Amino acid sequence: MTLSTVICIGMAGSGKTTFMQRLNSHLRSKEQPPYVINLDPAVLNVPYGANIDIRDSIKYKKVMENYQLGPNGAIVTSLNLFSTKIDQVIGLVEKKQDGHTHCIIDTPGQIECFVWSASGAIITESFASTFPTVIAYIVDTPRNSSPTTFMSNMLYACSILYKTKLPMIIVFNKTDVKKEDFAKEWMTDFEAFQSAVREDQELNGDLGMGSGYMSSLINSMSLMLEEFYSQLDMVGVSSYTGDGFDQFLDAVDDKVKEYDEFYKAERDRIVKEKEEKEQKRKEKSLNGLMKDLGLNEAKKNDGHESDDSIEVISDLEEGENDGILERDEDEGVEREYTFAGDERMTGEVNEDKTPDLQKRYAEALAATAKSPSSETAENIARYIRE
Ligand SMILES: Nc1nc2c(ncn2[C@@H]2O[C@H](COP(=O)(O)OP(=O)(O)OP(=O)(O)O)[C@@H](O)[C@H]2O)c(=O)[nH]1
Repeated sequence: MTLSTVICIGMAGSGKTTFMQRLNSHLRSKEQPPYVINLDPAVLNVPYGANIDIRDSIKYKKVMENYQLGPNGAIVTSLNLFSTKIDQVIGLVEKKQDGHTHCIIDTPGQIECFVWSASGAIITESFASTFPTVIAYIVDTPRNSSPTTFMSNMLYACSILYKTKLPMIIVFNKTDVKKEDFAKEWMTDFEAFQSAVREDQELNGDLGMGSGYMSSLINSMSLMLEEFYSQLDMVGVSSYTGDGFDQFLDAVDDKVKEYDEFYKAERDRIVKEKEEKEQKRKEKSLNGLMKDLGLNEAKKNDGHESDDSIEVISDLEEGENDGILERDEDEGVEREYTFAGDERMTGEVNEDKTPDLQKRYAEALAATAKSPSSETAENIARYIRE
């Protein structure tokens, strides 16, 4: 049986840790002990036995002191440090996968530190490309009984779905305090949600919510959310009493099937598309540089084939749209790939090709001596000489 990964994400205080604890004991009672990972560096006590705990390798307080950071910055930095070791973590889980059906992962309460950081994306991507992976989005049910709070929370969940592109289960926690029926109704019946919004406005006074702008915003957002809800599974659980955990595991099984049928193919397609785009981008920036320097002409004249080491220079001198920073933010997972072949990173200089490259630049320089781009060309030539 293949191991599937469940990543627990949710607002601070929604009950992720308590949910993890209950899920762990529930699976153990079924003799399916999960592989447990804690990714919250700031948590004081982990009430379940974690197989891998970020706190063992990264001391959150030390990160704060050493890097002079505030609490959230330290969480992000701790995750960054941890993500550099993600290959080893995945290797460990892979080794243990025969003895476990589920790998469950707890994330920091500061949801944005995980979801919107490059390291969070690297960690999620690494698991998702190795195992079928499902997001469990934990919702504090009693705190979401107001329709506007509920909608804000669902919009957040929606943004996570579109960011991670992974199957998601909305877990309404704390159902021992408030049943999740109202939320299920709002998610399936647009009219019911509309009337809840109206009632809420009447009850809490206008406060600007009833203004034309706000009502039309809420209306259009809830229509948009209908599409989002159709892609989700939802379950109500109580991490205190253990209610609903069998249904949750059924939902995980369904989502794993969905992952295999749909998400996996979609992910593979996206990865392929990114690689093709990256290749095209490199070609384009290389061509741009060659054109700048008149290298196309020079190349035609001496009849040489393209030279790989030019890419080193193109990485250095590219335009804003191709900057390293942008790739780091958006496609952090591909950083290794981006730098592959960069001799400044690998230290492997291709001796055979360098003189040829210098010759071509020298020719190009001569050809463009009086052109406006000659200054750039000189700078590049100086770089090569150095
Ligand atoms: N009544 C009730 N309370 C719960 C349930 N699950 C969690 N709680 C309570 O909710 C509070 C927050 O729970 P945690 O598990 O610490 O929540 P968390 O999301 O891990 O918190 P952070 O990691 O700090 O964001 C605690 O006081 C829990 O006792 C539940 O199912 N029912």
